[in-house]
Amino acid sequence: MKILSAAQTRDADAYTIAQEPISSLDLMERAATALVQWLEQHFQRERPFYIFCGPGNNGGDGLAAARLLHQRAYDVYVFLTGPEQKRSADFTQNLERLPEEISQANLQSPEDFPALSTQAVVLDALFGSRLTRPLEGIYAQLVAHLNSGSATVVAVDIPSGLFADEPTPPGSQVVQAAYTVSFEQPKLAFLLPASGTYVGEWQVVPIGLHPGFLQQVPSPYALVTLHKIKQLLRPRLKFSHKGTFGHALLIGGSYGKMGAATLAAQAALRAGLGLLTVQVPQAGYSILQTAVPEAMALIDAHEFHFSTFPSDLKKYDCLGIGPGLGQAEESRVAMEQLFRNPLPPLVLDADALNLLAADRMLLTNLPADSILTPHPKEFERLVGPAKNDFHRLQLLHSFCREHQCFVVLKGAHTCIGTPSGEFYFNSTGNAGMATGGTGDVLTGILTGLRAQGYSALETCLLGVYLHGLAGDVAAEKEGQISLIASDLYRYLGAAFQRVLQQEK
Ligand SMILES: NC(=O)C1=CN([C@@H]2O[C@H](COP(=O)(O)OP(=O)(O)OC[C@H]3O[C@@H](n4cnc5c(N)ncnc54)[C@H](O)[C@@H]3O)[C@@H](O)[C@H]2O)[C@@H](O)CC1
Ligand SMILES: [K+]
Repeated sequence: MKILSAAQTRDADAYTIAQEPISSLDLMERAATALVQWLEQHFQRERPFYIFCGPGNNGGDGLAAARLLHQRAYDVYVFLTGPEQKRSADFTQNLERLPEEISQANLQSPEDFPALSTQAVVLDALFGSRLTRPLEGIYAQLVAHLNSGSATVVAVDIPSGLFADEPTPPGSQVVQAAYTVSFEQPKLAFLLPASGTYVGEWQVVPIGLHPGFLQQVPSPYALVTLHKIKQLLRPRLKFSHKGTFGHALLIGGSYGKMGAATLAAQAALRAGLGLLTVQVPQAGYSILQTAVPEAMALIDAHEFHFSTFPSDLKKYDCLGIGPGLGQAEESRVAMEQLFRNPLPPLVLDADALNLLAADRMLLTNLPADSILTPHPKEFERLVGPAKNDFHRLQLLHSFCREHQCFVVLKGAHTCIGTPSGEFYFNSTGNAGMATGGTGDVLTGILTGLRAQGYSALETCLLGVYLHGLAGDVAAEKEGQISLIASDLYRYLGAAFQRVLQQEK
């Protein structure tokens, strides 16, 4: 699913109005109807709705929703803000359509703000995606008031005060929503850590924007959905054998961190890999053979960490390196030598990335189409600090282009950066996955998929999505709090099943 800028969203509205055709007012009605359907599914009629409307079309949505909720027997109170001369045409029409029985108040100063009980549902319809500057005056005071109460806040389209596709200046007043109901597409701000915290749980509701427009509009940003993953995943054919599904080599583990290598190994196998060889230091031999009997073992010359690599690297279909590797000087030298050899497709994680960051020569020799999987701190070691989340995306783009690599930047919505400048945000996963070892599992999944012949991009899209989906299935069964990394490979099979069983 493409993610549009605020300007493109405006164009999509205008195109739909002209081409469908539909009046702007009817399109607003469609948006408000979709919003109210969602509200009805989530809130009982005992909960009173306090609807705060700004003067633009976001406020117009709020007014239309007020009327529709009233028709559905909810208690509704409407609060208007902003000067009358700023009111949009559709706002004015919806104000005229508002039934007289609905109580309305004009908010001129903070003394007019209503008290909000815990029972109340606040509908934030102050400003939508076309905010041009931070909120000030009465708007900022009202947002502070809404944020200080204990009512449940639902933002219409986007939390008011948040910029959809550029950094919101620090210190701005922004509505802190529990839920955001967004029209047709999520906004880029929802997917980034700093702005995403205002959005709460978000839900996209379709409002029938013209598919022709959505298909042709160019956007570097996309949300990876189940539909896309279903198209990418290849079925397992009847006459296949283990050689069909590739042979991967994993290099990882050091004294005290052997578990990282075994987690990655289990995950690579569960990703459907044909054959797996794992190289561990001597101290890891029996650990590996006991924990992962399906894997073949290669033993490093060193007792405790990575120092050598096999000479026949070309026979592997993918090399995954990094989980639990350690950062010994000998390991850095071994990485340097490794990079001087012809290599199979690479997946680099954890300490392999830290070694790259410490030795820029290594980075210069990074083979094209490598997959790197840093968390934000590891990424910062590679590229330096980012001023904000949007700047981090620019850094991601430059890094991927310069090194012709794919970067899986891990987070709540993991972002995959590509050499050609696209950004793919993941839509699966949950907070239970913020626990040790889940990154090692991801490295294993990516290594296992890449060795099966998926392209670097396909590997990243599939691997990140399935890793998150396994986490979601695990959370359904075990709860988020008790989720541990090994649950992710235990539920990976169920995640594959969910994708395969999804209707095309
Ligand atoms: N036909 C349409 O265009 C549709 C619009 N929809 C709704 O309309 C919203 C966008 O509506 P608008 O374009 O009217 O935008 P907003 O409702 O976000 O209001 C923006 C207006 O406020 C002004 N403004 C921007 N920042 C301000 C600030 N900090 N302080 C004071 N004024 C400020 C701008 O000059 C602009 O006129 C969407 O988010 C969505 O909720 C939906 O009803 C779907 C259909
Ligand atoms: K809003």
